[in-house]
Amino acid sequence: MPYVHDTLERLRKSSPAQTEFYQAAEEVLECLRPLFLQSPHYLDHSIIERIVEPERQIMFRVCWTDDAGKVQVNKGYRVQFNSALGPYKGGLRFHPSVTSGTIKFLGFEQIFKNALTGLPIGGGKGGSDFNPKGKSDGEIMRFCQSFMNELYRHIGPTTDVPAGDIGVGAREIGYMYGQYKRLTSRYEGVLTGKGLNWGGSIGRKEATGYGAVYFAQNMLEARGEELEGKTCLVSGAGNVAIYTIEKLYELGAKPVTCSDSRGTVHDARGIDLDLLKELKEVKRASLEEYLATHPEARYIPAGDYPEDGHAVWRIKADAAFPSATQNELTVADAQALLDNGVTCISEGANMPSTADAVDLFLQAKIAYGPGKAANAGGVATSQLEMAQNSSMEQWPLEKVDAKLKEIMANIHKQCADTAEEFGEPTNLVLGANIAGFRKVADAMIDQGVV
Ligand SMILES: NC(=O)C1=CN([C@@H]2O[C@H](COP(=O)(O)OP(=O)(O)OC[C@H]3O[C@@H](n4cnc5c(N)ncnc54)[C@H](OP(=O)(O)O)[C@@H]3O)[C@@H](O)[C@H]2O)C=CC1
Ligand SMILES: O=C(O)CCC(=O)C(=O)O
Repeated sequence: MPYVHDTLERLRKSSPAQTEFYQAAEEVLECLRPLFLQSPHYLDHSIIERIVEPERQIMFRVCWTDDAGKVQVNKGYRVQFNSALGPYKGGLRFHPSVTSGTIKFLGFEQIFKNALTGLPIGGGKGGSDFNPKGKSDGEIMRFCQSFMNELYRHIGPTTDVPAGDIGVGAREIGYMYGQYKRLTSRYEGVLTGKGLNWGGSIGRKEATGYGAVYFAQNMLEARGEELEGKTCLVSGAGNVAIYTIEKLYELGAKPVTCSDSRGTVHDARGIDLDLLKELKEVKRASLEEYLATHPEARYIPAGDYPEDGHAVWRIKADAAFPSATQNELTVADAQALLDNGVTCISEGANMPSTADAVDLFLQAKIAYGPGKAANAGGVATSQLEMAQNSSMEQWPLEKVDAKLKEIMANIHKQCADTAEEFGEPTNLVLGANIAGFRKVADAMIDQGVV
């Protein structure tokens, strides 16, 4: 079928230099080959051509004044990718590496991830090349207010509901929500990840990390194994990594690493979670400070490993939870993980493994949960926040956590059943992409050519 090659060629010509987006698109398109042999009507409806093209892309200038009184300028983005299943839903990323291609790849992944949750949410993503690191609270607030001065006219509780991602947590959501309210005079569920006393859902902060661990548990149980007692590698030291570590401890596993952009901590006795929270959630400090309290732990600065490798993936363990950023796990890292005995990988981050690394995991037939399935607990709980906002309720933790667990188990089942249906029972990448795509494509056909 020439459609994969033709579609990618067209994308490269019409949207140049969006390498991460081509990577995400290629994986999905390759996985759909057996589906199109079984159900060619998707091709007749030109679903491929339509699904790789965002419904709307908004790009805007964000001007703000720094503490020295100088005017700074950043780029702002919102990609409203696909609304076949519901209002656009997906986070905002503030990081200096953000380009339109980054946001497009994240928005594209979000379409299929959101479909897998079984909840009525479409796919979108946004962000800015603004770097929150080293900025004062006042600077962050002024940036967020300026960002919302443009974004507010494009979003709404039934049209597009942004949330957090890298560099956007409760503080930034708070400043953006305040500005939305000031501009519109409306107190409504237009953002998720809000503070618990002003419309947030209990359990949303923890949901992505907890969900990735539940997904690992589901994969292991399907193979007659358990998570308890396993030594685990976690990358990242942000929202997803911290609550992955928390849930691993709760389920009797031992997380021994975490990392940030400057280096990796390896604490063979298990990561000190309270200290990690203090360093990252309160002090916003470098992980290097971990050693001041734990001199027996090892700190490996970033760059102390060869070009094609990352220290965090070179440690002996049973399971791995990539939870930092895209393409943080190379093919050399994948080989090192397999050589070191890792048999379970659950991706908390979006597309953290390079395409070659994914191929290696699939060939090895280990339990490999791709990000669009394994980290869907965050967006699913965001939808639970939307449901609570629209009914003006707040649910207790037990209810949210029970729903999260059930949603993750359902996602795993859909991926595994679909993989089985297409003759590759251990390939959850195939299962996730076909199962997610089918739901969106069927809805698009029902809704006509729009
Ligand atoms: N938050 C959520 O609910 C969800 C997040 N995700 C995905 O999970 C991943 C982590 O997000 P989240 O925890 O929210 O973000 P945070 O900003 O809270 O944390 C990100 C962590 O990753 C590290 N990191 C980021 N970029 C790089 C880089 N280029 N190189 C090395 N380390 C890096 C950061 O280090 P440093 O502090 O030094 O920058 C930090 O420790 C992302 O891929 C995100 O898209 C997926 C689903 C939902
Ligand atoms: O909670 C959300 O709406 C989005 C979370 C997110 O950005 C993601 O799933 O990658």
